[in-house]
Amino acid sequence: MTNEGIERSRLFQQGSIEVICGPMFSGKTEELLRRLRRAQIAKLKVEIFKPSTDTRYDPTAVVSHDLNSIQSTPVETSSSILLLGGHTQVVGIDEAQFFDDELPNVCEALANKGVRVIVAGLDMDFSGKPFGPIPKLMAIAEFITKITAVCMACGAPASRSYRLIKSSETVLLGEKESYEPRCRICFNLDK
Ligand SMILES: Nc1ncnc2c1ncn2[C@@H]1O[C@H](COP(=O)(O)OP(=O)(O)O)[C@@H](O)[C@H]1O
Ligand SMILES: Cc1cn([C@H]2C[C@H](O)[C@@H](COP(=O)(O)O)O2)c(=O)[nH]c1=O
Ligand SMILES: [Zn+2]
Repeated sequence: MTNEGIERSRLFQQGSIEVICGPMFSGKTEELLRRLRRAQIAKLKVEIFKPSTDTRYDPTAVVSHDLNSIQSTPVETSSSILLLGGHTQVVGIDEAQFFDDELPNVCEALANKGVRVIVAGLDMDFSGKPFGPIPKLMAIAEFITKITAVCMACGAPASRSYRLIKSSETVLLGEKESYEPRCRICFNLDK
């Protein structure tokens, strides 16, 4: 086999972790769906997971704000992902910020077994603080895609999710009635 051939076969056997992060409405789910659909077109075995607590659009499907969707398995804990995703080639995880602290270890174990793991989630909560297991996942990922939405106050690229209703709970499911993406300046103005 040529050197290039060896490189290519290593690339396809090797597991990896990809993180897609950013604020609400930045297109994380759309990007996750795009990558997973390409893997399905390539006839790879794909399993998709989301936290069972995220029932916003559908109890089982992963659904984007533009209502594109893909079937998934809702799970309560990250250990179920290791159990159910260990015999597949590609694992997709949406709303990863809601999972427990074991998620980075689960993703690492899957990637070490040769699985391509693609994780999408909020990097920051409504107060601008790192959200759940995402920061640790970003540290161990091979590839990070940090994307922006459009700031609803000024039109600039938005990196943060501004909460429109009064609540100090970290977890509060919602859509446009409860959150809007904002740039750093507009986020800080009304803090
Ligand atoms: N302020 C906004 N900025 C960017 N996209 C927005 C905004 N409001 C609504 N959208 C829509 O949301 C879509 C992204 O949805 P989705 O992939 O579900 O985002 P995320 O998973 O990051 O919340 C965009 O393609 C766009 O049509
Ligand atoms: C900022 C923030 C968000 N949430 C919730 C709101 C939504 O239900 C999801 C994020 O969904 P998206 O696919 O990224 O649009 O998270 C929360 O519970 N706490 C927060 O601080
Ligand atoms: Zn702004």
